[in-house]
Amino acid sequence: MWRRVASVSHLFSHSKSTKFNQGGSTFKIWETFTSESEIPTPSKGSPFITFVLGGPGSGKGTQCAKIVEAFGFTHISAGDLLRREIASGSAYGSVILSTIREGKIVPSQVTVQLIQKEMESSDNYKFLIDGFPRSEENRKAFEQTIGTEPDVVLFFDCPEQEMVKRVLNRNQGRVDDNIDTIKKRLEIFDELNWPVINYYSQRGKLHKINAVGTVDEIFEKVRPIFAPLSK
Ligand SMILES: Nc1ncnc2c1ncn2[C@@H]1O[C@H](COP(=O)(O)OP(=O)(O)O)[C@@H](O)[C@H]1O
Ligand SMILES: Nc1ccn([C@@H]2O[C@H](COP(=O)(O)OP(=O)(O)O)[C@@H](O)[C@H]2O)c(=O)n1
Ligand SMILES: [Mg+2]
Repeated sequence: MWRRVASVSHLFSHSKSTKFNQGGSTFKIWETFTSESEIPTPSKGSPFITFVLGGPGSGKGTQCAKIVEAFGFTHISAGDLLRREIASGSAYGSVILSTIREGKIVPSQVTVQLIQKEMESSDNYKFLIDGFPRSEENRKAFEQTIGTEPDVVLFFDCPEQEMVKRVLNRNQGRVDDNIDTIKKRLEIFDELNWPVINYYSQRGKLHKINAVGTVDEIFEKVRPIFAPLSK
C-alpha cells in the first residue's frame, strides 16, 4: 500500500479573485488559471490525488475517462461506488438508495470508507476521485480518515440549463436522472459545493474549467494541467 511521504508546495504565477453571492452572503473565490499553474510532481510510494468536482451532468465522468486514457489514472467515482453498494445488497443499500433518490448526500463515513477500500486495493498511485467531496463534511472526513489532501482539484463549471439537458439525456437508467431529483440535486449542489470550491481555491489547488463545448474541446483545457505527468 502507498503511504504519503511529503507534501510538495504549489506555485501559482497568476490568480484573480471573483466575487459572487450565495444565500445572501458574498464569497470571494481566487481563480487560478490552468495554463499557468503548476502541479506537484508525483512519485511512486505516495498517492497523487485529484478531486473532480462539478454539478450533476457537468461532464465529470466523461472527462475522467479521457484523463485515465491519456495519463493512466485510476478512476474512483463516489456515485458508482454507492450504486455498487446498493446493487451488492449491503446493509447500507436501502439508506443509500433513498438518499440518492432524494438527491441528498450520503453520510461521509460510508462514502469515505468505500473510497479508502478502492485506493488501498489499487496498485496505482494516481487517483481521480470523481464526485467527491460534495460538501465540507465530505472533505473533512476524507482528510481525517485518509490523512491527506488532494494534489489537484478540477472543477467543471457548467450552466444549470446545460446540466439539466445532459442529465435528462444521459439514459443510463439512473433513479436520480429525472427532473424532480435533478432540481433537488442542483439545490444541494448550490448549497454545499461552494464552500468546498472556495476552500481549494484559497489553497491554490483549484483548476476551474468551463465545461461548455464538445468533449474534446473540454479535454484540451484539461490536458495541460496533467501534461507534466507521464502515463
Ligand atoms: N461536453 C459535453 N457536451 C455534451 N454532452 C456531454 C458532454 N460531456 C458529457 N456529456 C454527456 O452528458 C451526460 C452527463 O455526463 P457525465 O460525464 O455523466 O457527467 P457527470 O459525471 O458530471 O454527471 C452524459 O450523457 C454524457 O455523455
Ligand atoms: N460524495 C458523494 C457522491 C455522490 N453521492 C450521491 O450519489 C448521487 C450520484 O452521484 P454521482 O457523482 O454519480 O452523480 P453525477 O454528478 O455524476 O451525476 C449524488 O446525487 C448523491 O446522492 C453522495 O452522496 N456523496
Ligand atoms: Mg458522474
